[in-house]
Amino acid sequence: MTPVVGRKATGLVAATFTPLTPEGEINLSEIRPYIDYLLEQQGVKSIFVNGTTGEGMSLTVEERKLLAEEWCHKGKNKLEQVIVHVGCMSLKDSQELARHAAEIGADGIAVISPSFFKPATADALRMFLQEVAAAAPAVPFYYYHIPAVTGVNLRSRDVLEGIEKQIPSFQGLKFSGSDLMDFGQCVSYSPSHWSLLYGIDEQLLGGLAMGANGAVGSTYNYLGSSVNRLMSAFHKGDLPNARTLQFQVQDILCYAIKMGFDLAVNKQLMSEVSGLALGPPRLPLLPCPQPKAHSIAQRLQQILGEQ
Ligand SMILES: CC(=O)N[C@H](C=O)[C@@H](O)[C@H](O)[C@H](O)CO
Ligand SMILES: CC(=O)C(=O)O
Repeated sequence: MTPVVGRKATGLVAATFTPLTPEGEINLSEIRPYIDYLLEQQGVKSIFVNGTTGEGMSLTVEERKLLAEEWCHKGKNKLEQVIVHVGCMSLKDSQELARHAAEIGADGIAVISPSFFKPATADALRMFLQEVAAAAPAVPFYYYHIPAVTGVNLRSRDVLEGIEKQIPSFQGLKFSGSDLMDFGQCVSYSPSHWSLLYGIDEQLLGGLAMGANGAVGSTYNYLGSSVNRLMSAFHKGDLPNARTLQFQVQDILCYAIKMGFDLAVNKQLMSEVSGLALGPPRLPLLPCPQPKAHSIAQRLQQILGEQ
């Protein structure tokens, strides 16, 4: 089988929040303005949907299909890439979502390790990924490593070992871990057509130094334009400027963490900054009180010098 080589994902990829109505139902009507906001206000041209930030694991398979379809359709001819996260606890559900992503023309699919029953070895995880990828063999495939959330601490480098033989559509890695040695080992192992995307926004510069091709993260929804400047400073070799911009992101997140930062707060913060109506999170996450998000948004604007 000839390998599927997709367009290499580079630059910033926003991990989108899932718009919900005040009653907690998915709100597809907010997706078009959301995409326009990312493109026009943040200069972010690619998205990662139904992932951690999108509360993918809290959505039904049916809801995930409707959302993925809307993001792909509304993003068509506007966005560079729409990557759909299709990982589930059940292999069968993941395969169903992978097939669906192929039907709707997703540019890539990504899979997080199952985390209730955890794979015992990197081989077991690779076998799971292979079975999902095989359901959509023509769609570029990404493995998504996020150990702090899954509790699956297998080294990514071990998961990548020989993966292109098992998954001809393998296209890269979204690495949301802080172990830069493991990330570096993945970079040095990778053929040039893979895309290695770093996923801890507060230390992206470390990921770039190690060789990341781009970044996927929640904060690029509202900090995309400053992190775009960080990336270009890095690529120009202007480290002092890149560091200044990274420190701003850190200052914003430190303030948010002191206030109590979780996905619900993050989602409300995006509503505050963008003016989009993203609605509440879904239980078990608790809604964020509006004044809290407002205060973080004000601090953000102060730090970015917008106020
Ligand atoms: C746990 C989590 O959601 N991680 C995200 C991506 O993987 C990041 O984008 C973080 O939200 C971000 O780095 C802020 O901590
Ligand atoms: C951050 C990210 O990639 C996610 O929300 O899945």
